Amino acid sequence: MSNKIQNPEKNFPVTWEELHRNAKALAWRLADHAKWKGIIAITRGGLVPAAIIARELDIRVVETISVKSYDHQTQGEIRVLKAASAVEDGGKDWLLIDDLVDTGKTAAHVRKLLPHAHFATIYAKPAGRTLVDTFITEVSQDTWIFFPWDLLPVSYLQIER
Ligand SMILES: O=P(O)(O)OC[C@H]1O[C@H](OP(=O)(O)OP(=O)(O)O)[C@H](O)[C@@H]1O
Ligand SMILES: O=c1[nH]c(=O)c2nc[nH]c2[nH]1
Ligand SMILES: [Mg+2]
Repeated sequence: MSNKIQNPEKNFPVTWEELHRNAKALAWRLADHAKWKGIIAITRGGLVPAAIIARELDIRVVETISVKSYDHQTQGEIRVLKAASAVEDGGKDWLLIDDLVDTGKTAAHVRKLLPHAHFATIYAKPAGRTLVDTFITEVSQDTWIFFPWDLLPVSYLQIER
């Protein structure tokens, strides 16, 4: 991914440590539920958060739904490349995990497919916030979040905070 910042005015680079702490905090917020049937990770961004949450909540059943919407920082048409075919009852008692909700376009699409799943993200921007049931950190709409899996370690130093 290019490090050139385009439209968003603010850069929000996230380190692995921050991501790990926030994913654990999200897991603890979700721990009250009696019994989740499993986790559905929205790939690819939801994969690492889902792995951390699965460990923390001792959930061993992990499904995926593959959704693509962005090419670098430009949003295009939503495409579901793989459905969560093993999930029944519209996702009832399943945890749906993504890294973030931005415009809410991805979340709205996935919610139509899995209306009863509990949708949780680590980060939320205002335009999509109402589409998620649980999130940890809100950032403003004009912020671009840089995740550690998209950065070389040295890139943390190059992106102005
Ligand atoms: O709220 P929205 O404006 O729809 O944006 C949020 C979605 O965009 C990113 O995924 P992306 O399509 O970039 O694919 P990726 O998960 O493979 O990086 C992110 O992981 C969310 O799934
Ligand atoms: O890495 C990312 N950071 C973001 O802020 C964002 N918004 C949508 N998709 C995104 N991907
Ligand atoms: Mg994604």
